Order: sequence, then structure tokens, then C-alpha cells
Amino acid sequence: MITVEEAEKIILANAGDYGAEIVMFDEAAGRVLFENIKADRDFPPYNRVTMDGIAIRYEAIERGISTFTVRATQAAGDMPVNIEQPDECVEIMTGASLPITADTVIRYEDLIIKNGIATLQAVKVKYGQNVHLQGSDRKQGDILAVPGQMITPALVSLIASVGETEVRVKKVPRIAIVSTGDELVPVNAVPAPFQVRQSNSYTIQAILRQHGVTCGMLHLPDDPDKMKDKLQDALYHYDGIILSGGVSAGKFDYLPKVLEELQVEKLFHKVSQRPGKPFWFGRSEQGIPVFAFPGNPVAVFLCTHRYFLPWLRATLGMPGGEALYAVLDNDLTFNPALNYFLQVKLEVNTRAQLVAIPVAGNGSGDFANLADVNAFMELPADKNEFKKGEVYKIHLISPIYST
Ligand SMILES: Nc1nc2c(c(=O)[nH]1)N[C@H]1C(S)=C(S)[C@@H](COP(=O)(O)OP(=O)(O)OC[C@H]3O[C@@H](n4cnc5c(N)ncnc54)[C@H](O)[C@@H]3O)O[C@H]1N2
Ligand code: MOO
Repeated sequence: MITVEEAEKIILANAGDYGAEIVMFDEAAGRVLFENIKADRDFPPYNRVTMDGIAIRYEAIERGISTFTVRATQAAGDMPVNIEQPDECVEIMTGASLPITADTVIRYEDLIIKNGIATLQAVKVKYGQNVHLQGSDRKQGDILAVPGQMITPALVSLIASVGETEVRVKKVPRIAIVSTGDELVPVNAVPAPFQVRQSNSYTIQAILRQHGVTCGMLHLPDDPDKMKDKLQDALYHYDGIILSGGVSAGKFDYLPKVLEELQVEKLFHKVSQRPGKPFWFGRSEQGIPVFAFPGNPVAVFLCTHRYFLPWLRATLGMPGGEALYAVLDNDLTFNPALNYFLQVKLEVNTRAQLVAIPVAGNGSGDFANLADVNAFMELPADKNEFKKGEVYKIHLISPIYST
């Protein structure tokens, strides 16, 4: 049996690389960038007016001028209108390009405009106020985003702003999600009293979809020959396989043997953790990684987050995610010499600390409990007593305020 860290290391050593492809920029959210995004112009591209009002020369204020003749009105998108004299102004709107003969904007709230004359109220005017200077955010040619960055909504707006209609992204591996077990029936079926509806595959699919991966789904009955046929086919058609169930010590847990017969090399079987101890991981002759997660739904949930997602990040060339930590909120005893992934609900306390409140459940078959949980806390194997106030690593499974 290997440790969680050893398992992670082996998995990351088997990260793939599926190349790159071009997608339309407005369909790129959630994908991983595989090019530099460069500023084609300064950000902002001109001295941008930030308040509706009038544009003047500050020199006028220094000379005590407080009434201005309105020469013209300039909307955003209009060519800049110059002023000739210090006692002139241009009515100007937010987003307009400041004329080069002006340097300061006074907002309407600080003026009275009547019969083409703008009169300044008793307010202090500062040189350059209400102007967002050209190039003050980024300069033309600056790199705005680099390969390996996830294309977030913020990045989509940058890509649009620099006029890139297409963007180069990492190709996403094609993943087969495979359920096993004769006790499982389809979601739309009415199970017999001794059967359950298949749910693990949909959990995995939902997690992967959050990361831009679409998957093929298949089911294997507890029959070694049929398993072998279907798996052989999946190994041929996909870049990676995630299985759930059939890897522990049961009489019908044929999976490890079938995988071996298909020349999928076992890289480990069993990790010193709870849940998910019987996790089996291997690689086919063609280099296809096979994640065979234990069937218990909480084990599947944990293993997909703790092992598959880091593999996916590495495969997509994303930098390793920074570890997150939280403060344990209860004393706790866990005797087995295993890493314990405790189900927790995270909250932020009044001292701005992230606090992990354990959510007691009935073990790794209790997936109803997961609806109240937003992270696993990774408690180390070399301790049995965990005290309130101690800090441990956490793995987020949903946004902090969603439960
Ligand atoms: N003698 C031993 N028995 C067990 C051990 C052990 O070490 N020795 N390990 C236990 C642990 S830990 C786990 S986890 C499970 C894992 O067993 P399998 O990977 O063989 O999984 P199954 O037996 O097929 O299923 C376990 C459980 O999960 C349900 N399941 C499976 N697939 C799905 C699905 N797609 N959707 C919903 N539910 C699913 C299944 O019905 C079972 O209830 O083994 C322990 N036993
Ligand atoms: O891995 Mo099992 O999930 O500990 O029950």
C-alpha cells in the first residue's frame, strides 16, 4: 500500500499532452490558454474620460476662471473636439477620448450649465481629475495572459479587447467514465429492493464538465469477458478511463484481473487513505491512464477531486494549484494509520479565518451527506488525535457559500 503523496506523484508522472487546437474566443471560457495574449494597443487606448461633464484646461483653474463657454458636445466614440482658450470647455461623456488641448474633467454635479455657459460650483478641482490615462493599465505589446492560464470570463474580455476572434487552447483529453456492478440500474428505472440507481458516473461527469471535459459513458456488467471486450474498446477510443467499483476484495471484483489481461500495467493498488483505500491506477501499453476508483460514492467523489483533477491540470499544462488550508473546528480522533479525508463545511469566522466544521455521516457510502459538504480536510496518517484550532490542508469540492 502506498501513501497519498506517492499515489499523487505516480499519477502526475503519467500526465499526458494532447496538443492544442483553435477555438472561437466566445466559446473559450473554461479552456486552458496555449498562447500569449498581447495588448495590440495601450490599455486604455486613449485618455479616457471617466465622468460625464466638461473637459477644460487646468490652467484655467490656476488663473481663477470659473465660467466656461461650451464649444461643443462630445459623445463617447466621437472624434475629440479641441478647445482654443482657457475659458472654453467641451461637454464630454464617459468613455470619450479627451481632446489633447484639455487635461481635466469636471463632472456635471459640480456645475451649472445655462445658455451655453458652464459655471463651476464651489468645489476643488484637481489637475487631471476624472481622466483614465492612456497606457496607465497596460502598454501596447504587454503580455496580458500566458499559456497555462484558465480562460476565465475576465480573460474572455481581454481576448475580445485585443481583437482575437480565435484563440489557441490546449486540447482536452477524451475521457470514458465507466461504471461497474450488476446492482446498478439506469436512472430512469425503478430499482428492485436490492438494486440501486447508477449515480457515480454522473457525479464524475458533472465534476469533469466543470473543467471543460466532455466524456463518454459506459457500463460494465460483472462478467469478466464482457468487461474485457468493452474496456478494450474504450482503451482504443479514449485518452483516459475513469472506472468506479469492482476493485476491492469481493468475489465479483474482476476489474484488476481484467485490466491486467488487457496489458494495463498496474502502477498501484491501494492507497493508505479513507475513503478510497482500494483505488487502483495503471497505464495501458499505449500510455492510456486508467483510474479505477472504489465504488463507494464518497470515495469516487474524493478520488476524482484529489487525483483526477490534478492529473487533468498537469495534462493541460496548468501550474499546480496552490494548497488551501483551514482551521479544524472540533477535536477529533481517527485511529487507523491512514490519511483521513474528513468531510467538512467551510465557513469564515469573525477573525477572517477559514474554519472547517466536520459534517458527520455514515461513511463512504453516505453520499447524501455530500450535499452539506464543500470540502475534504486532509488529516495526516501519522497522527490519531486532531485538535480544534489546528490547521490542515483542504480540497474544495464546491464554492464555499453554496451549501
Ligand atoms: N473485504 C473487503 N471488503 C471491502 C474492502 C476491503 O478492503 N476488503 N474495501 C471497502 C472499501 S474501502 C470500499 S470503498 C469498497 C469498494 O469496493 P469496490 O470498488 O469493489 O466497489 P463496489 O463493491 O462495486 O461498490 C461499492 C459500493 O458502491 C456502490 N456503487 C458502485 N458503483 C456505483 C455507481 N456507479 N453508482 C452508485 N453506486 C455505486 C455499490 O452499489 C456499493 O454499495 O469495498 C469495501 N469492501
Ligand atoms: O474507500 Mo472506502 O470508500 O473507505 O469505503
